[in-house]
Amino acid sequence: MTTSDIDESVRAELDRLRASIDNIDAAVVHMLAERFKCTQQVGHLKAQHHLPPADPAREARQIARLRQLAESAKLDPAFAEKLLNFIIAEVIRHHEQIADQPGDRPRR
Ligand SMILES: C=C(O[C@@H]1C=C(C(=O)O)C=C[C@H]1O)C(=O)O
Repeated sequence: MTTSDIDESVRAELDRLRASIDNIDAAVVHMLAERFKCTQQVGHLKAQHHLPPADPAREARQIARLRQLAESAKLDPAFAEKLLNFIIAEVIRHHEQIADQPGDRPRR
């Protein structure tokens, strides 16, 4: 049996749920795009002021906060931590690239 030959009511329920999943995925993409816009600006600020790309103390605070939020939202805190670490690793990669570019004029 495939999803194409299932009962009509099951098909309708599946379609309804998948439409919500598609909306949520779109929201996640838009939220991530906004987050990366902010982190790109942080990357330029850091490059201009000779600050290191990564800030482990800030990351530790974010992870502790996100784990608490995840628990109260009934989301696996370990998953929330993995997801944040995945995103932060990409941000740090961007910050390293920005720091390596000659574009940002150093400011005092
Ligand atoms: C965005 C920053 O740079 C890095 C990326 C972070 C993030 O994506 O949240 C957090 C800390 C830093 O390691 C920052 O320092 O705020």
